Amino acid sequence: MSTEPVLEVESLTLAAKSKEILVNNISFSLARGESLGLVGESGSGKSLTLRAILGLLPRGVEQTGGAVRSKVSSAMVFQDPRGALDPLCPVVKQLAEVVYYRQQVSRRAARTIALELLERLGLPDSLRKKDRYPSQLSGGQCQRVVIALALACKPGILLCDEPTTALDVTVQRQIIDTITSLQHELGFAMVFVTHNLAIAANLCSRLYVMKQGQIVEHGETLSLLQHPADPYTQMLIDSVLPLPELELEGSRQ
Ligand SMILES: Nc1ncnc2c1ncn2[C@@H]1O[C@H](COP(=O)(O)OP(=O)(O)OP(=O)(O)O)[C@@H](O)[C@H]1O
Repeated sequence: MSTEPVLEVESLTLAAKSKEILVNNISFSLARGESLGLVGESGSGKSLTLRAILGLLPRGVEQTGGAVRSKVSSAMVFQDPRGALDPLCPVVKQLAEVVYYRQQVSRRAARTIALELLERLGLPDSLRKKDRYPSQLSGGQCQRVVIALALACKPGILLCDEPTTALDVTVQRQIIDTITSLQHELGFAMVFVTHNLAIAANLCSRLYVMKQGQIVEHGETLSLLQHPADPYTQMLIDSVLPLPELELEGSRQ
């Protein structure tokens, strides 16, 4: 893997219009093809950091310091897949529109590429028909469409904002596996925001732990989880519920 950074976030500071600091002086860089995890409690500034990278801060928030430098384009997979889709537009048409505008191909080619993308993401034939709307898809299927929308932009960096939080655990696993194999195939780098340390450990080679808008600790994933230096990281690890029966089984051996 090349170590040349595709993204550099340097001393990024974001504030509300009320001047309250929401993200405070954070820095990290991302290498080509690398996966970096942002973890931390609710409200710690993870989503705002992703939005700053995308260049799409919400109303009422502004960048008051630092810089985001990137050599490649970014696309985002949002937490709520249904909310990210237009309920009144057929799924294939939504995707073909993005392909048409972002890849600058003909309408016919855009539709063909859209259908190929949906097939690659494992959407069944029956749901790739032109009269299928988001309401006819399950949550996991909607999230596959949202990932297809992001990939249609041919991003160098995929920004994932808790993309599996709204899904049940078996579907979570399938989506994570899909993202992993697409990353191997297409080579994009990834910033992955999650509350779920198990998902972060599976996907990300480095973790940044955020608390109240600041990075309290960062490091290589396994060593950070095995030897956390900051009590807040330890608290996050301790708050993961163990499976009691499996623990018991383990202690009997
Ligand atoms: N548009 C906004 N205007 C003012 N404050 C905001 C706005 N959006 C977010 N915030 C505040 O910024 C802080 C960080 O929010 P952010 O959404 O980045 O947290 P998060 O770590 O992603 O949380 P979660 O895991 O719950 O999604 C929070 O205190 C939030 O209330």
